[in-house]
Amino acid sequence: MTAPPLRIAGLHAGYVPGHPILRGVDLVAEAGRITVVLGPNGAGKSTLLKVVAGFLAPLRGSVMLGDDDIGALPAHRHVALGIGLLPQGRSTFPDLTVEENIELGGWSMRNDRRRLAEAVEAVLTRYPHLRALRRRAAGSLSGGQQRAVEIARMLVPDPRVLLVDEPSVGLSPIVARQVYQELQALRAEGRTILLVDQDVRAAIAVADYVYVLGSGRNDIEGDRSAFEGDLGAMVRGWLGV
Ligand SMILES: Nc1ncnc2c1ncn2[C@@H]1O[C@H](COP(=O)(O)OP(=O)(O)OP(=O)(O)O)[C@@H](O)[C@H]1O
Repeated sequence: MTAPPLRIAGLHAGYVPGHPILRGVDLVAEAGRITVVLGPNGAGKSTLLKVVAGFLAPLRGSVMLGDDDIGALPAHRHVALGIGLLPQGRSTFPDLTVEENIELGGWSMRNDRRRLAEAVEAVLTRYPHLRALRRRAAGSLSGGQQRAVEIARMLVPDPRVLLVDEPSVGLSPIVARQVYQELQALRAEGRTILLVDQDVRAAIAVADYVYVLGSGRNDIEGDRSAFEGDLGAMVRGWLGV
């Protein structure tokens, strides 16, 4: 799998006219790499992912996936271009079964039932423990199992670019470790991973490159080795973690 680089330049975005949350973000995320975005609460990390996922249009600046300017495209076109989002917080539908939840990830293939069934089957083959749970209501599963369902749902259209928003919140340390291991496995397949995280230590441990946002702008950046030393301690100090 080769994904074209995601390049963000001079990005401004926000929710209320005259009050931009992102005020000039520059970032590059490449295939086969985990690019991490850190920053204090409210810095605009989730807002950045919403723009790349197509849920929020940029006010200024560009979002390029290879040669495609995706900034102005609606969310379903982002899915078609191979962009998947793992949103922050619990997002399973508790009354639907595991299989029905996973199928929702193939919404873009809903008119081709055979292709959708094959894509769901491929995901269940990847995660055999979910196959065993396929008829269970998602709401009856543990937090870690539900996170696995959410990851499986994201993978149904086989996205090349994964936008991952605080994947370990609310999980036990053991399950959180499994989630980061899965992100590393997805990286090894050549996917582009843009990871927003509050767990600074865990995110730096899997990062290839780290950006820190402050007040909607780039602050500092560097590769993992830079953040494993003094810089990492400094950032943890700023963020109070
Ligand atoms: N739908 C919305 N409408 C209006 N303001 C919003 C909306 N979503 C987020 N905001 C505001 O935008 C700012 C940035 O929020 P965002 O969620 O992007 O920050 P974050 O860096 O991801 O922080 P956190 O780690 O707390 O999730 C915050 O001040 C937040 O209140």
